[in-house]
Amino acid sequence: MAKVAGVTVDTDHWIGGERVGSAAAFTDLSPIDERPVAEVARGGAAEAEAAVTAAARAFPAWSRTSREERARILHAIADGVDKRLEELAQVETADNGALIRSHRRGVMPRVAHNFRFFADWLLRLGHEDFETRGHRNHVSWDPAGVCALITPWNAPLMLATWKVAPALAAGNTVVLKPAEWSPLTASLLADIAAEAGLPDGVLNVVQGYGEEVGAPLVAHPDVRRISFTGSVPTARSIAAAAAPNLTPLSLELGGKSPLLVFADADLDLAADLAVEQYDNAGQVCLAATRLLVDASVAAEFTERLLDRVGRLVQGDPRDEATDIGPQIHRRHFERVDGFVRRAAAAGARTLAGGGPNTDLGGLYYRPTLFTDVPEGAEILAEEVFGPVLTLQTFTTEEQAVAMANATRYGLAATVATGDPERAARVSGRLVAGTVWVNCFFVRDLRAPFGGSRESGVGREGGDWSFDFYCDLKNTVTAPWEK
Ligand SMILES: NC(=O)c1ccc[n+]([C@@H]2O[C@H](COP(=O)([O-])OP(=O)(O)OC[C@H]3O[C@@H](n4cnc5c(N)ncnc54)[C@H](O)[C@@H]3O)[C@@H](O)[C@H]2O)c1
Ligand SMILES: O=C/C=C/C=C(\O)C(=O)O
Repeated sequence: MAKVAGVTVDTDHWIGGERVGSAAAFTDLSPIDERPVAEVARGGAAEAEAAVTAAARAFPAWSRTSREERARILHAIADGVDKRLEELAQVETADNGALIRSHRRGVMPRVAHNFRFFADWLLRLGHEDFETRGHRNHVSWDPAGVCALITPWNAPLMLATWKVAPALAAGNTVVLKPAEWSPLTASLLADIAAEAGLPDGVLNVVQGYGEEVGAPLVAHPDVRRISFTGSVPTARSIAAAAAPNLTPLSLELGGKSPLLVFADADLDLAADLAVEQYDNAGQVCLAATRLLVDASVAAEFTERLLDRVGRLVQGDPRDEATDIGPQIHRRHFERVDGFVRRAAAAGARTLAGGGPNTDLGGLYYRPTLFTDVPEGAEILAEEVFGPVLTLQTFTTEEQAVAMANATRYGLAATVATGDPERAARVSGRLVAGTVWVNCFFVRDLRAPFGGSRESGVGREGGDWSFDFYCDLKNTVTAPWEK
């Protein structure tokens, strides 16, 4: 048990409807001041085994529960999230250092929405039957079995429930493994789900390090789906672990997304979109970290962007006025700083930031903007996952598209232009799972979401979530004798 921001959080695993401890523990630190917030159960192979066993046992009954009953329970979970919204917001801010104001007004309402959306989508899920020479084809979405869901720390509960909700709606049982840098709200979710009447063993939460409890979980032969959000190197290990069992995978990975600013764009809007890329202190997979700007408007755009960057308030994420909080962890902070130092050493020119915010101490990193980056520099290719943007210029649309696509990633792209025809032409040629035109991070859960190239495998959202979390079946029935 831990008391975090005044909220009691159980720091054990949640397996088969019971709290289960481990002999070992790990210390969870708050990014706000790097002080311990909780000692958390440190699971391994035994806990992964116990959780998969509990989930496998709960599967037959849950998979046969009616759609209406599953939807009712998911709605009850959403209500529980709403009821505890402020507590969830406070605990998540203490745990991962993201802004309390985002948690209150964006993230936690979205957590509740994840449950409501997939509950309602389940009730509408269907397919028109079709006929083959008088034979009726009927497609059904059968529950697949035990799902292992592995999630990162940058938006812990939002990204966990984006998987948990459709997996449960589909009639599966779940073992959730949250990131070890932000383990707490997943535990609160287990409490909320139990209070909402979710049967024991349908949702299990195991805590611990990825290599210790995550690895045996994804290698388990009784796991029928793995959905992972995180980094590319971890995705490779998970895919390798899944291979012997041929476990179907969904992978939502990193990015190095572009923001293209054309000369015909509203430059104030473009600068607003650019400064948004520092949200969550840059720890956003979708962030458009490569600003690609038409050379003819680059000076004016840069001036407007720097004006906005200069007005960002960096500080304690518990303060409603703060725009940029800390990096998640000392190790991550050092990694971000390493990228910045090497970019400067390679000859990139620093237009803003360029180092830690030493006034605040700890893990606060200044919003950083580089320009004149030498071709081939690491900072143009690798995902930093911090408040670091680069600005490059182009002279033709052709060149802009080529630069945008010159990456191993393909998660998202943002286009700022005043010309609808250009918008259609350019977005058609971009390699990305999501393209935003004159907007950013407008999300509709009906839409497919995921990445191309190294940004991922598969898509989730709406029907695509159910296609992934179900075993689709086609039943062909011959005409009945009259
Ligand atoms: N595309 C998206 O939707 C999306 C969303 C958010 C974050 N991300 C990406 O996530 C990354 C940042 O998150 P992170 O640092 O937590 O990623 P990470 O890959 O280090 O860890 C993610 C999760 O995987 C677990 N894990 C680690 N090794 C494992 C193993 N061998 N087997 C099973 N599980 C293991 C970790 O414990 C954690 O829970 C960035 O690359 C970011 O772009 C992507
Ligand atoms: O940092 C990554 C944010 C990902 C967002 C989603 O997965 C979503 O909006 O569903």
